[in-house]
Amino acid sequence: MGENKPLVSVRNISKSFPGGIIALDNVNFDIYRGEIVALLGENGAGKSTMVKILYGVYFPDEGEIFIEGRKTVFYNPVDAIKQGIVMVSQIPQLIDRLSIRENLVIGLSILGFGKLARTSRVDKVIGEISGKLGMKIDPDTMAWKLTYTQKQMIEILRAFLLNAKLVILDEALTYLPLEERRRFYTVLDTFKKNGGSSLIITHKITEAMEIADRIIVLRRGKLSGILRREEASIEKIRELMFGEDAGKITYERLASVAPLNENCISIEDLVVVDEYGRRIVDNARILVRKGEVVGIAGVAGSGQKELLQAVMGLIRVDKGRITIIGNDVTNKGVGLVRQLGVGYIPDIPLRHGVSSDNTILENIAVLFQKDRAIIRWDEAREIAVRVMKKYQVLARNEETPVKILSGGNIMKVIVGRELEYSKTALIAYNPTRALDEVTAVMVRRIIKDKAVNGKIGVLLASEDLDEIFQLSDTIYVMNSGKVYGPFNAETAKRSEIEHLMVM
Ligand SMILES: Nc1ncnc2c1ncn2[C@@H]1O[C@H](COP(=O)(O)OP(=O)(O)OP(=O)(O)O)[C@@H](O)[C@H]1O
Repeated sequence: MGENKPLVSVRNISKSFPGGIIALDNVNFDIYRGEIVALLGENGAGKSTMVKILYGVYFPDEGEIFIEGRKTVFYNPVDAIKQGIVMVSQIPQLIDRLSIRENLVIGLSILGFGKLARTSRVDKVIGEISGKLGMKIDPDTMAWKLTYTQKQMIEILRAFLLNAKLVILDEALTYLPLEERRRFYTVLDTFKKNGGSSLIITHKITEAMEIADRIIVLRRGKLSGILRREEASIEKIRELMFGEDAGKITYERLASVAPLNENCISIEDLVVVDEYGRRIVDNARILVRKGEVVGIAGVAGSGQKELLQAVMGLIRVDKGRITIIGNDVTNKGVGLVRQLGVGYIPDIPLRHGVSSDNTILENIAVLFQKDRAIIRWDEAREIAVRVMKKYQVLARNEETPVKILSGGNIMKVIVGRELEYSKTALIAYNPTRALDEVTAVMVRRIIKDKAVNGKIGVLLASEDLDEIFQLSDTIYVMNSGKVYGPFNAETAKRSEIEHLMVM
């Protein structure tokens, strides 16, 4: 921390939204120069609202912000950027048909910071940061060619180009594989050594404890506590986040019953080739029986995302066969798979799983329409109300537009809708990412219950090995497109699975 004077002081900040939602209630904290602070809290605790106030997106109802001791009012993000506060969100803001350099130069110019966007400076910063991250980035590369990780890296570069004193990461690293997240930490660490500060919103307590100097916890809009890293423990943080509900968190294996001897999803010798001619799915053979959860372990980018997309009929299969309850669905498109009663939780669900301008009800109704034409509003409303109750979605009612929900609450709507829809099978990729631990445990229990009592087949890919072990009956591992297994989840050795994931 070094100096005593805070870079940012948040004083008595309160913010309510229409419908009587108190998102923030008299919140106070400081951020010092040269420190990394993590902001934690359950879904809907007020984390995003807090950082949006710091970034001039929302105006507080009450309270004040001080920057280096001076009272400051932000009416928009440009005001915040001028004071050295820059936010990076979960969804990259790049324009696909422009190069990296053009994106940065034009992006900064539009914001009114053209002077900071000289091509030579942009190229220099790209060189420096990509070197630190160990990723080679050519400024002439078109944005559409970049991976999600590379796009997020460009977003962070943008913050440095804007001379940020405080970089806010609003779950910006959530979708990155651990390996790559750690590379970003190195960059933040160097930034910190040079006096820069970071405020990171994350759901992972272990991550907060690994990277942050201090941890701030919000609960139901109030400041619940602030811990220095040395005094923080998982238990203490959970207690501050969830109170008594912390007792519900468990990573014990959920009880199974023997699956039925009936095939639900059968994947035979499946090959998916990417645009460069590489086999991203390489001769996969996987069987999911009714009543069973089959988990695919693997680090991100091992081919599991494409495997699931192929089963859903969302991408082309080059060889092999996929059958769902006896129907050959290979290359027959997503419509047929959906007609068979298959629920789907996609990768980056906030982008691929929901239309944010529409209401909760409309987002549920689209999936339950008959013959893809007639919307059955009464049925959809019933489902929407049930989903909101069961998953404790924080919103006024089912007519609430999805875009004003917190990220975790949007995820609850998607998970709830897809589980309601899953009559024969559920295909899920990281179904609890963006959910707090207590909600994640609840969702895993519901998925398991659907398999055990609803007798559906569940094909689950997750980068979270705890989740794989907690839910699965059978485990496969994917690594560089190849599939290893099956392993019986009860007897499988974690070390063996981990080895196969990274070998
Ligand atoms: N524009 C808005 N209009 C109405 N309510 C809002 C708006 N933005 C946020 N809220 C509500 O304020 C509360 C806090 O939301 P916020 O997004 O700050 O939570 P969060 O801690 O970031 O949660 P998560 O972990 O789920 O992302 C939620 O109940 C949310 O629905």
